[in-house]
Amino acid sequence: MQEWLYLVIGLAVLAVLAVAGFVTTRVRRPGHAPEQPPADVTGVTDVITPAPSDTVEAPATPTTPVPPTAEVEVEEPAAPELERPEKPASRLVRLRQRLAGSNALGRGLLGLLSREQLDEDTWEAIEDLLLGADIGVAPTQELVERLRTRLRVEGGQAPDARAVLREELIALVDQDLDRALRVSGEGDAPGVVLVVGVNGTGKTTTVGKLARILVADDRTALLAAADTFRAAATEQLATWGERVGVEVVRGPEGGDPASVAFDAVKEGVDRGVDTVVVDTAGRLQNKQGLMDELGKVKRVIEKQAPVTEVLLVLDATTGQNGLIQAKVFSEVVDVTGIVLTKLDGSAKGGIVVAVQRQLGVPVKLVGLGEGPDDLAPFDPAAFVDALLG
Ligand SMILES: Nc1nc2c(ncn2[C@@H]2O[C@H](COP(=O)(O)OP(=O)(O)OP(=O)(O)O)[C@@H](O)[C@H]2O)c(=O)[nH]1
Repeated sequence: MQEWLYLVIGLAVLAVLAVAGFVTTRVRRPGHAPEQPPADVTGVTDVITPAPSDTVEAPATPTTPVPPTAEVEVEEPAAPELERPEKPASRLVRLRQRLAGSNALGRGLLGLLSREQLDEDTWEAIEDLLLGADIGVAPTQELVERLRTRLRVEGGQAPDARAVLREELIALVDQDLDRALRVSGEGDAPGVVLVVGVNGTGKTTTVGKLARILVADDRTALLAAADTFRAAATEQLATWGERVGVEVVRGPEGGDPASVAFDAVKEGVDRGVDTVVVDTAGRLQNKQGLMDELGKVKRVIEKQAPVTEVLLVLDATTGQNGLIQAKVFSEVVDVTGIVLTKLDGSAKGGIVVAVQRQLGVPVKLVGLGEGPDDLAPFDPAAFVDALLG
């Protein structure tokens, strides 16, 4: 009996072990990935997924010599491409439409002069139009007188009012004035252009644009940031210069403008550049202060080379007011030419006539926008044609 009991227990244990083995096998089979080999199995893990550091490390003994690639990969940053400014000759024609504001003057005059009866009311209206365009009292009276005479005398033969007006306006703006910019010096000396004027009129911008005109004319130039009063002016000038490859000589902020001007002109002489353009501070102090500062700048420059051109920058939109301020400058320095800026924003093109009359100096350049090449040599005929549309 006891033997039977041992036999039954033994069979039961065997049966339990067999069932356990079967169940274990069934549970592992479906979808289970095969177990990874243990980590310590050498040569497997490294080959399949090399450690990131392995890719960076250079092989101890390269089979082929690696050429030095540094020069190819670390290239010098390319020098910024220099701009090619527009030649000055074509500018005024391109900018014609910018005079649209002043154009109203031309159209208004033509409208009045084309009336069948040129009575007193009409002449008065013509006078008002001219005065409103800032031509000034004396030039207005002169022009009306000339028009009256010519249109009356030639009246019987149906004169071409437009042609007469064109001729008389050109005569008023004065075609005989010498408007050439003196940008060349005598002998080996550079031309020196001193740019003066009330602050905010566009001096720094004009110096930058002038640099472009010089470059467009294949001249070498150097700029002097002698507006040490306004720190941003130096940066502004440097940006203008960089665009066309013209260097700027600068001094410490608040430093002596005369010393910057001196250094720049000396540098210009040493390097043999064609033209040095000097930007100056525009604050309008009393006449004595202005005279002292600008006088010193000019005197100091002339220890190196004569100043060949003094350009007075005038904002056309300030009209007669601006003229009064500008007059102070012309009394302090010997102004040789006027730059009339912001003529694009003004309906008062007549200011050209007033400025020349009152200051006795020709308008040599006109600013007709904020674009880099929106500064044009002034030409009376092209200007009048733009006014008459
Ligand atoms: N529309 C127009 N804007 C102009 C012209 N010329 C200059 N400007 C603008 O006038 C502003 C003043 O110009 P700046 O060159 O800084 O004047 P600035 O006389 O040097 O001023 P300060 O350094 O303070 O003496 C700028 O915003 C110029 O872009 C122009 O012909 N037309």
